[in-house]
Amino acid sequence: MSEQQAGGIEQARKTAEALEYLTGFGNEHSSEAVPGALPLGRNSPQRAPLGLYAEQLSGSAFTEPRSRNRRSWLYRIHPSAAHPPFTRIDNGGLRTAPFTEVPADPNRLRWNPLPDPAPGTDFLAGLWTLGGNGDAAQRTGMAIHLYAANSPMTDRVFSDSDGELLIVPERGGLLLRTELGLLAARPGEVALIPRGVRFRVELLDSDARGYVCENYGQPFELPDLGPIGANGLAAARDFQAPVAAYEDPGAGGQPTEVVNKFCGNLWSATYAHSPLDVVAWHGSHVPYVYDLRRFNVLGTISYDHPDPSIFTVLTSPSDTAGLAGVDFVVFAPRWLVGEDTFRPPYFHRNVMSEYMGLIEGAYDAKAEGFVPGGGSLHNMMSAHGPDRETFDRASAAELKPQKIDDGLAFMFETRWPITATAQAAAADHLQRGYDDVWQGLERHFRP
Ligand SMILES: O=C(O)Cc1cc(O)ccc1O
Ligand SMILES: [Fe+2]
Repeated sequence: MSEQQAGGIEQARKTAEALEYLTGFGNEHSSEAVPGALPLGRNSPQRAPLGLYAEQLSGSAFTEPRSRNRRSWLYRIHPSAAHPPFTRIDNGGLRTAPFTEVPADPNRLRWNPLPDPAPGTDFLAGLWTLGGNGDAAQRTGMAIHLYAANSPMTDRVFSDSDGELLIVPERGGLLLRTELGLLAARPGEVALIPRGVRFRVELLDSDARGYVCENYGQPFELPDLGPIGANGLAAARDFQAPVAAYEDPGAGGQPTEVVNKFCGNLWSATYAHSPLDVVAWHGSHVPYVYDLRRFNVLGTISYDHPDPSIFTVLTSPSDTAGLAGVDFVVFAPRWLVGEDTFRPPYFHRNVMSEYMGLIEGAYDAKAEGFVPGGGSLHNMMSAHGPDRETFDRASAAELKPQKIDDGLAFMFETRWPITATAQAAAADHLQRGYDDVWQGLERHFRP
């Protein structure tokens, strides 16, 4: 690592440690980096305070129900509209739905972590699409990306018109400089960048690796709690939004490349100034971070293994009640106390499709082979569950209370089958022979 890079990491860490946040999920937040920058009593005064430009950023149609309506008002030094034409650039490892490069595969698939990136790879260049479903232009479905980076984004920002980005760091922390302010996300935390919000990623460690769910559909929301009651799972107050922070290198500006993902392709335009120049904002279309260790894990205190929907952190509803476009589910440390119960995940065939990743440690359905940074895909109706070793062990285990605290796994579960990209289907890091983990499950039938 060069001295310059080490200095950058040091600086980013200091910035991350000093960050302040606003708290709450789905709130109508407001923040100003300079006192008086936020207009009071109206959104669009004839002249916005301090000579700023007012701009509305919509995350929902103007007319969507109030409970789903999202928009933020940004008060910025330059209007976003002041830019030259966007032109196509190479998509790198990014792919977008509809995924048609290879046929959807009913087989169970599992990948090792991405290979290390070439020196100088930033977050955007390090994105690599595994697969997904739906159609970005129809705003349905989702994509699964992995990233591996070893350099900060400099002089460029990214925004995704196709969907919101749920970033799940597995290795190395990220400093996310967004239009609405700064967020830090380290392994064990997740960050969400709403559709269209511009951001730059800096690194808090020498390299960074993780997962991204690109959600083309309805923005993620907290799941209803039903009979669970008023509390439990992820608490709204544990979601943290940034406070306003702006870049202003002064007159002359700092030319910044804006890379926009639009209907599957990357487009670039160089702005004469930093687009992270929002001095004040208010609204509900906001980025946030959430610490998965705050998740209030519920489970059985009698018998049987509850369905993993009880571990839902965020859900993106579809047009059918109860049928998520995508759920984000976390398998966090918890006690297992079920009596006369096979405690690990059961054998099952699910109409939903499951992509799982591992942030740290191990997962209780797999003895080995499912490693941090890797991932498994159990598509619609594919038969899966505990591997042989786990089955044998859990069937014989003494059922005393047991704390599972050696891992943090997650799942993107979606109502539509997941089709891999050609690069994922042919990747060297695709594990050939994954089926073998279910070989040797012996016949125990004794009529
Ligand atoms: O397949 C998996 O490991 C995910 C999963 C976990 C669980 O506890 C029950 C069902 C399920 O699909
Ligand atoms: Fe499953």
